[in-house]
Amino acid sequence: MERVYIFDTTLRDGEQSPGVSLNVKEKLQIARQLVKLGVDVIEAGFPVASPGDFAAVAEIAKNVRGARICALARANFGDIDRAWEALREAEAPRIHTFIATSDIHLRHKLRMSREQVLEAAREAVRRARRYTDDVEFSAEDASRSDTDFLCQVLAVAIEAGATVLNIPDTVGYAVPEEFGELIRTIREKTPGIEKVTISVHCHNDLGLAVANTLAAIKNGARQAEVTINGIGERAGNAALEELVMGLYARRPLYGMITGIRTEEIYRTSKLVAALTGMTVQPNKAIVGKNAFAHESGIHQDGVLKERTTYEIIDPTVIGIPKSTLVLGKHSGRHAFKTRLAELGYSLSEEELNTAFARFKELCDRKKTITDDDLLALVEEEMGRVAPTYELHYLHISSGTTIVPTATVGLKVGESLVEEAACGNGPVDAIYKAIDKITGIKCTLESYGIDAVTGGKDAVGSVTVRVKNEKGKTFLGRGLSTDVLEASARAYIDALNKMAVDVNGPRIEP
Ligand SMILES: CC(=O)SCCNC(=O)CCNC(=O)[C@H](O)C(C)(C)COP(=O)(O)OP(=O)(O)OC[C@H]1O[C@@H](n2cnc3c(N)ncnc32)[C@H](O)[C@@H]1OP(=O)(O)O
Ligand SMILES: CC(C)C(=O)C(=O)O
Ligand SMILES: [Mg+2]
Repeated sequence: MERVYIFDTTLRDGEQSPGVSLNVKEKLQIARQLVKLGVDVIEAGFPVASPGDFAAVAEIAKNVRGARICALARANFGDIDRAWEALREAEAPRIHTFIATSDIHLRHKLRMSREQVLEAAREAVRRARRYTDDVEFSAEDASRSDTDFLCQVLAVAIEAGATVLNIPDTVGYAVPEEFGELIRTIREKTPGIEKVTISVHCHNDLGLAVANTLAAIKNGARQAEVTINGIGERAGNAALEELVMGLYARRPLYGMITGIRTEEIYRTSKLVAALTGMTVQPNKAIVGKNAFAHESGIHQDGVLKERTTYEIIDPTVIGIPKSTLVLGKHSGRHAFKTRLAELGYSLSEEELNTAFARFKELCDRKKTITDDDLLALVEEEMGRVAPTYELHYLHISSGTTIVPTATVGLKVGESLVEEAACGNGPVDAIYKAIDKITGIKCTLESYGIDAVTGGKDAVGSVTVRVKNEKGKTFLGRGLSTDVLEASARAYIDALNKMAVDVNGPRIEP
């Protein structure tokens, strides 16, 4: 199989993302991880841009082994000399020089004629070749350039000694068929092209960076310029992980391999997100939090029966331990039961049904159900005796200027019994109303509340100890996103245990 070389420009184009600035230590850390990932080329920076960028390239060139180290330079001697100064200690250095070839750029930005651009390209490549025999030339804005002129510039660069010719879609304007066609035309029309590697560098302004890169590869490109998580100027660059996994998942279609150790992808993505502060959107392909998460019951059931029903890539291949079944309001019993089993709980059919019903109720109130939520919920369910009293409703009126009042409705057997009471606080009022209903004489020994999970929508866990007249203590636990409801449930839980102790278990109808 043929090889596509992976040129990572996270540290150069990736760092051009608005708001991103990496220091030397951070760049070094990312470069080391890129080597572990197996990229072929690391574009470490643009040395003329700042002393910091120069230092980062120099440090990486000096210390990082296992990949080619590349530095960017405009098509002028100052930039190229500075790039070489930074690169000189690299084991395998590459100078990457570029100049725009589109009429828009020539007329408005460079204010140069085509002849001047041809000359600048020739001189820049020659200058770079004085330092190293690995010289990449980029025709900036190639996709909006006149194709004949583009091929002319590329031919000049080859003649001057460029070894890699990069075709950027600088402004993300191309679409796949057209970009693939451009690569084919360049191969047909550029003298000497067979001596060099064709590279592509696609931006994501239309969300087509990876699609364009794949189209280019289909048409003969053998180096792909990419960034981790697709970060980069404006809408970013082609994402390394998407391109590599596209080639991997559709290998028979492309017949290409890369040197990427895919199991390092997820770790690298995490590192880059942490150091750049550019968080990865949850639905981002390959590395997003949801990329291997299944929430809906039908999908979860399918994945549990056979992973490939809903997964085109095994997540372990990219370094994610396994796919996750996210329990939420769309989940079904299969996933619920499986997760509980993983947590060590084996529930009877009846317990499962009740726990599942409560789980669905919780899902309507809470966005994400965590394992802690599940544990708390099931523990409550399993520790439960057939209840004498069940909470039917709870109404509380409380505030800084009114007497806290609670109205509680409890199901006692088949009947609904309601009472209201005032208290020192809302919990006191609830407990007094419950006492009126049950008529049980008892004292509240202790009351504790914990957030079982983090966040504003956390489940509150209330634990109470209640002593009966004979001095026996009963523990009650209640859970809810509403702490007052959790308080009521905990108290009722303790009273139910107390009732069983006195009367024996209630026989369910
Ligand atoms: C598509 C890309 O991603 S290209 C890389 C973009 N990255 C960056 O620009 C980040 C780093 N850049 C910088 O730090 C600065 O822009 C520098 C240090 C490179 C240059 O700074 P300044 O000298 O202040 O110039 P400034 O950025 O304002 O303008 C760019 C100049 O370079 C010229 N230029 C732009 N591209 C090229 C090129 N490839 N070859 C030669 N000259 C070029 C422009 O025509 C302009 O020249 P002018 O001053 O004669 O009008
Ligand atoms: C410097 C070049 C390769 C570039 O980043 C672009 O054209 O997008
Ligand atoms: Mg770019």
